[in-house]
Amino acid sequence: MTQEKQRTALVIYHSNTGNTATLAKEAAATLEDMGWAVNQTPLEKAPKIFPGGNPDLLLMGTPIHFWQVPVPAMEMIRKLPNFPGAGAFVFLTYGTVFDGNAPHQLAVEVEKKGAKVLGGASVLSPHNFKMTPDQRLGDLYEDFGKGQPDQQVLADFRAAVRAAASKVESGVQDFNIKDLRSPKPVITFLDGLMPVSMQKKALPKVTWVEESCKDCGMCVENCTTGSIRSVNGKITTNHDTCYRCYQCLWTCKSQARTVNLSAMAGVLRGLKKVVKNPGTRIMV
Ligand SMILES: Cc1cc2nc3c(=O)[nH]c(=O)nc-3n(C[C@H](O)[C@H](O)[C@H](O)COP(=O)(O)O)c2cc1C
Repeated sequence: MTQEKQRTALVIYHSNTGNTATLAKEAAATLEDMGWAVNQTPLEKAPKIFPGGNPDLLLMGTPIHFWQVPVPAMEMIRKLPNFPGAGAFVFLTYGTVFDGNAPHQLAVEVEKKGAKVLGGASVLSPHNFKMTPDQRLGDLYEDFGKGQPDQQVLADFRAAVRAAASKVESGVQDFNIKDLRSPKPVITFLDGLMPVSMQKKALPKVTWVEESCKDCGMCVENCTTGSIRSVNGKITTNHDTCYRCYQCLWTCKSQARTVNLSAMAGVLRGLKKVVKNPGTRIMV
């Protein structure tokens, strides 16, 4: 009797505050339970070449920032090697505003790499901004964090990963990424109008509050794009290369990194009134 070759999966994820990383772990555990060999890597540490060649299934996860796949994640995905012939599953987490067209946007990027998307999930997740004490960014999201993803959502998510893996095992490729589009056609339309290069320019710039700064270097160390520098105790930010991931806002413990979100707050408040949050969407 010939023994079946062990299937391989690669889980690549981007996560600032842990929600997407939690789902990445769930996905990996689900596949290991199925007897698959699984590798996991944060997107920023993903190698340029994956030893052992293409996985049978690529799982790509990101948060949703301003109803889009975050710009730094998009840029990093574009620098990954291609995955011709691999099956793929996309997963995203978002708070209580809405998920826009991000699942479809991520699926398009993954298919540009030569993988065939077999399903996806857009998972409503706890908001876990760590902004204190005089809330700024987090003020907007006072009703984030309702205990999601709950056990039922996690069970649905695991079932979706299993379904995608079973498709690989049986050679079924019946999924159309159009199913990942926003349930609101107008969102899909508007989304297509703004290229990634313009998205970051539309987002507010981070500023430096000199009198609060302890020059601890955390913002410089944690900047995902190397845009922050400390020169003679003065912190400078290159706004051309800054991707507005706002990671420095969390890592700064002395409130010396701030962002004026008043314009964005208005947009978000308006959006929450007119766009119904679609909740967790799982498509396989
Ligand atoms: C800069 C930024 C923008 C965000 N924009 C949205 C949004 O447009 N819609 C939404 O529902 N949640 C939004 N969120 C909430 C995140 O999508 C949510 O907390 C996500 O689960 C974070 O994933 P992570 O913990 O893996 O980083 C935003 C969060 C941040 C930090």
